[in-house]
Amino acid sequence: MIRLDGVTCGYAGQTVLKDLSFLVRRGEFIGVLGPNGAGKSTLMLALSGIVPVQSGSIEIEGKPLARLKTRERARLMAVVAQDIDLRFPFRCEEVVRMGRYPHQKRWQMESPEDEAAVRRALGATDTAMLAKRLITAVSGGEKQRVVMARSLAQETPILLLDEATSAMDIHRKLLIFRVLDRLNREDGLTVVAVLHDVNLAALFCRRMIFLKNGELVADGAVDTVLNADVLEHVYETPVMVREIEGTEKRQVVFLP
Ligand SMILES: Nc1ncnc2c1ncn2[C@@H]1O[C@H](COP(=O)(O)OP(=O)(O)OP(=O)(O)O)[C@@H](O)[C@H]1O
Repeated sequence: MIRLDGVTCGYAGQTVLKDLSFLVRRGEFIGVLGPNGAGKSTLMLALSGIVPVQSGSIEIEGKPLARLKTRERARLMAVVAQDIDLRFPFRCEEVVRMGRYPHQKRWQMESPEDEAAVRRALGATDTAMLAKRLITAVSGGEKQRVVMARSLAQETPILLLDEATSAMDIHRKLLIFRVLDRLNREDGLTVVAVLHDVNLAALFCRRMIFLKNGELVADGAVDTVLNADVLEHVYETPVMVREIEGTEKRQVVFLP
C-alpha cells in the first residue's frame, strides 16, 4: 500500500505538487494522466524517493519512504523512469540481470531463481532476441522493452511506470500491458502508470488519477472519471467519449 498525505514537493525555487493526498491499495492498476508539466513525473520521482517531500508524507507498506533502505525499497518497488539513462555498453541481458541485485547478497552467484526470473522477463517483453545486443545499440522502443524486462525481473509487488511504453509500437505496447494485466490479476501486482495515451489507459487501468498544475483534479474508477467533463477540463480540448460495443471499455476521441 502507498499512502500520500498532504504531499508538497518540487525543485529548487519551484513547488510542483501541492498538498496531494491519495491511497494506492494493493493490487490496484492506476493510470496517472494530465497535461505536460502537470507534475506526473515529479509524482513518480517523489514516490521513488528521488525528489524529497517538502511537507506531508509518503508511506510504502506502512513505513515512511524516507526510512526505507535502498535495497528494501528496491525489493518493494520497481521503477521505470521517463528518462532512461543507459550510457554504458552492457549487453541487454546484463541490464535485465541488474533487476535481480536487490535479491542478491554481495558476491553471491546468480541463483536458479535469478536466472528463471531473467528468462521470464525476457520472454514477457519479447526481448530474448536482443539479449546479446548492446543496450547502447538498440532502438528507443527496444531499449524501453529491455528496461521493462529489468523491472519485471526485479519481481516487486509494486511497479511504477513513467511513460514506460511511449516509444514502443502498438503491438509491443499491448503485449506489455497484457503482461501487466495478467500479473496484476494473478499475482496482485500493484501498477501505477503515468500515461499520455488516454485510450491505452482506458483499456487497462481500473482507476485514473488526473493531475493539473500539480493538483489532483479527478480520481476514481475509470467509468466515473473518464468522461467529457473531466477530459475537457484537464486537456482544454473538445472530446467525445464512447463505449466500445460489446465491451465495458471506453475510448476517447479528441476533436479537431
Ligand atoms: N529537474 C527539474 N528542475 C526544475 N524544474 C523541473 C525539473 N523537472 C521538472 N520540472 C518542472 O516541474 C513541473 C512539472 O514537471 P513534470 O516533469 O513533473 O511534469 P509532467 O506532468 O511529467 O509533464 P510531461 O507530460 O511533459 O512529462 C514543470 O513545470 C517542469 O518544468
